[in-house]
Amino acid sequence: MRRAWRVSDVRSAEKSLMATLPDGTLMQRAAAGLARRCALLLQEAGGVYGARVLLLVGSGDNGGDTLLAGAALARRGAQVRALLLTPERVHLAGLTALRQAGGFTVSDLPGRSDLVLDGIVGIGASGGLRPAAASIVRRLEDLRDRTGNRPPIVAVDVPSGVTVDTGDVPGEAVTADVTVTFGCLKPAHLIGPAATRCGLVDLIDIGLGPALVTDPAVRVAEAADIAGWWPRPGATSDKYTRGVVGLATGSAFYPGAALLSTAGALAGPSGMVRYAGSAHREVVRAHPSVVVADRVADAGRVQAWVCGSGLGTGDQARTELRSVLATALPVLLDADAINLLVGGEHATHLRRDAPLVLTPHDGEFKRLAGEAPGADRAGAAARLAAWTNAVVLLKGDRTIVATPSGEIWANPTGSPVLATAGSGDVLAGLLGSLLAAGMPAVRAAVTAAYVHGLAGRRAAQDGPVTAPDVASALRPVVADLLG
Ligand SMILES: NC(=O)C1=CN([C@@H]2O[C@H](COP(=O)(O)OP(=O)(O)OC[C@H]3O[C@@H](n4cnc5c(N)ncnc54)[C@H](O)[C@@H]3O)[C@@H](O)[C@H]2O)[C@@H](O)CC1
Repeated sequence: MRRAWRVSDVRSAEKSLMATLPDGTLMQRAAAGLARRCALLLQEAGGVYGARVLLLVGSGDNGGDTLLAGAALARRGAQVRALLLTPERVHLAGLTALRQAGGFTVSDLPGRSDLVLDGIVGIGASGGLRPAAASIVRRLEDLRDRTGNRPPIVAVDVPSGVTVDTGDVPGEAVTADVTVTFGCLKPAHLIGPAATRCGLVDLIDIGLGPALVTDPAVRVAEAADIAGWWPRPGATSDKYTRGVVGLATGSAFYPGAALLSTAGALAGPSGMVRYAGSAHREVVRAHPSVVVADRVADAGRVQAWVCGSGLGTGDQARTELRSVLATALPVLLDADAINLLVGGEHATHLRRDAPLVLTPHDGEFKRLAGEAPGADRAGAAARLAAWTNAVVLLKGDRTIVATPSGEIWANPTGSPVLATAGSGDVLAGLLGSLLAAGMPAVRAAVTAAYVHGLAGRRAAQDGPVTAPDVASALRPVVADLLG
């Protein structure tokens, strides 16, 4: 699992660690790691000796790290030039070290560089980039050669211009090839549009770990976590003990949603899928193992309900929603079921003891929360989770899963190909199967988003992706993960 901490927590950890160390130790460690990573990049491109390295240097310690790393590269024979954004305010020890190593300052972007280090701002940035910094970042494009290639850009700690705690990119920002960060990951490395600005993220250990005593702000599951959490049948398992998932999805108008949520559920770990709704004939024809009924009240026993995808918002849909919310079972509400919550008619049912999962896209989120997720998607998802007492899975390029207590997970496997009709129905079915198999709601949501994302990527290998392609790719993805 990867974890990221907020700036305030990083600052506290740094402070407590610095109290035990000689002045400047952390910066020396950071700069040494940064220089090592840059040297590797230069070696891949022909060598450190003689390479032209450009440092973009802001006024804080982020600029200091950059100057010290530049000094180390200059000592190895690189031609290091520093463009100081505020020459009147610069990290003096860093600048002295650079000059002593043979580096020098320049007053404008040079015509050619082999590597650029972005040390304009790090975790001390506030607001969007100031005009001088924004203008330099815009002009980084000028470094492209005739063939359109530009030198690799290494962001120091975070790409300048991103909002570190939310992953928002409010204006001009650096798009890095590699981001070398120190001590721990920060939210911008994992969430929001900032995450895609980071390129490869390389974490340098500066000894901060033991001092990070707060809960992480963002967590990201890895393949080993998913494989470890995925429920597997044992020798004594039967179809009931593996969990039965019930689907109250689809309608005469949207039979496809019923088929797609069923296909998603069948790829999950539960032992049986029950479908309840008006598309029951289509479902059993396409998926003979599914046990069908035409309404929730007649469906038989299940261990979790999925309700909403393609359900419509008429009287029948309201009855079905009321029925599933009245159970003492885990319930996932998607699409139309979320729309039916708007207006508060079902609000009293949300205060339930059994787990509740909501899977809105931005439009559904806005209708339910009263405002769009905005720039701080993780914060917005956490607020909705606290308000509804539900695990909220907010769909997006980096899908967010938030719990009522404020725990945030970001999904790393997202893919734009998942933005296709019916893809959410597949996700809902899969997530419902994980709930029915007994997984805690937050893990079920994180696992479903992860596997669904991989399935989208796998399906994309064969051309344009439709929701049935995503559903078909789920099983091979699960097989790969469980190895
Ligand atoms: N504190 C520590 O112990 C360590 C800090 N390290 C480095 O120090 C950095 C943090 O240093 P600082 O706290 O000095 O902060 P930064 O260097 O990130 O930025 C603060 C400076 O940038 C200017 N600034 C703020 N917002 C701006 C904006 N929107 N546009 C342009 N300029 C802006 C401010 O005037 C201030 O001088 C980290 O990101 C990391 O690179 C590392 O050396 C590791 C250890």
